[in-house]
Amino acid sequence: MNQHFTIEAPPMVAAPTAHGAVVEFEDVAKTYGDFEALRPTTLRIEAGEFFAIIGPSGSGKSTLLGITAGFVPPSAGAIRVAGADVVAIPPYRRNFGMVFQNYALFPHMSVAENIAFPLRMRGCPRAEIAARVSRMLAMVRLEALSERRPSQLSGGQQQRVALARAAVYDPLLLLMDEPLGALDKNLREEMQEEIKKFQSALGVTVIYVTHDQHEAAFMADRIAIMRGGRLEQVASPRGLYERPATPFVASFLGEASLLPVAALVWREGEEALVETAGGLRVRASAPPGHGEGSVLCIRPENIVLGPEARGLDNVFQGTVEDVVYTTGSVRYRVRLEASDLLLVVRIPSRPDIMLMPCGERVAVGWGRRDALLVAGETTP
Ligand SMILES: Nc1ncnc2c1ncn2[C@@H]1O[C@H](COP(=O)(O)OP(=O)(O)OP(=O)(O)O)[C@@H](O)[C@H]1O
Repeated sequence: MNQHFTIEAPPMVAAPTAHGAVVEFEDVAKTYGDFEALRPTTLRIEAGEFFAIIGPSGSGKSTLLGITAGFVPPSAGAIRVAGADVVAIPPYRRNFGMVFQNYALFPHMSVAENIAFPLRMRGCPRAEIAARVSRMLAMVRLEALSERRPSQLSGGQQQRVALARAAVYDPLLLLMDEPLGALDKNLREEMQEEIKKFQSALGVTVIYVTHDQHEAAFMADRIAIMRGGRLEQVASPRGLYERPATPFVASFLGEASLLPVAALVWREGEEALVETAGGLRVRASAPPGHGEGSVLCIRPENIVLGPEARGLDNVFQGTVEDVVYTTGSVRYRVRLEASDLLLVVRIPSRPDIMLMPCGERVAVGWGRRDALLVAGETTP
């Protein structure tokens, strides 16, 4: 069955100077025997867009990227980059920049020679090579290290060379597969900012595969969440977080309490009263078509504990079941007395707040706009 998706417009329209390509996938699929690694997929990525692909292991992220790069021949469908069908074009002639986790720099060449390599292969005149290489060295802040060999660089510096080499010939499209996967957390965060700045300075279209949902949310204009060879949802980071299309999306991006809905008591426009599996009556926000068979999704930071909960649309009594301090916030699990349902609650931590101990009885509340009905089952 073909899968078509309504794609919302990217929140930040690419700068008018963007020279990145529009990338269009039309019913692109990949099968290995009977196994569908990528189900028929239709998707449009805008010029200059930073587009991230996330999803569990084996969901088809690398397959989609490999098909775009030309390493994996699709079983069906068309891919157009800047309007031209690229399926029959071999990878080295597609002219896409590529950055992967293992930097694959040439060990016997200097930084400058590594960056110059794609230009030499294209027969670019010497003066132009020199000009482009020094521009790239400046962009990735490696001017002082241009004569070093890759083995004399840190992981982050090597990755910056890989980035410069991938972009030096002004490709229309940059493909990145876990480019920061080998770096430690602090360096990864620094590089995320650098790659983002680099991409917006060049205006190039980027397709970026990562395991890291925070990385995707930080960097991307839009994110595709893949699951079982399909695009489960494509939206802006905020759209995915605040309007997840399925319980899978809700739990994959961030944390959520997901309460199965047993009955729709009433609805009026986008407002509803529902009864959950444990018999809890909850005022909720209900997009059209959502009711019984849906799941109630509540984000942990939208739940209020203690006296401040009173007066909200939904107020219940619960018992603290566990408390964990994480950097900047306290995460509680609270069991609701009326229904036996468990909620995850996150409260910003301040030096003066008292942590509630396990076993403490507490009021729990949230507004109706903070309880969203999401279509589908809770099973991941
Ligand atoms: N050459 C192949 N032959 C058979 N099956 C394959 C082949 N290549 C990939 N697959 C299968 O296709 C599915 C998708 O693989 P893919 O590498 O795209 O997943 P992924 O989302 O990138 O996973 P990861 O996050 O682990 O890299 C997997 O189940 C994988 O086992």
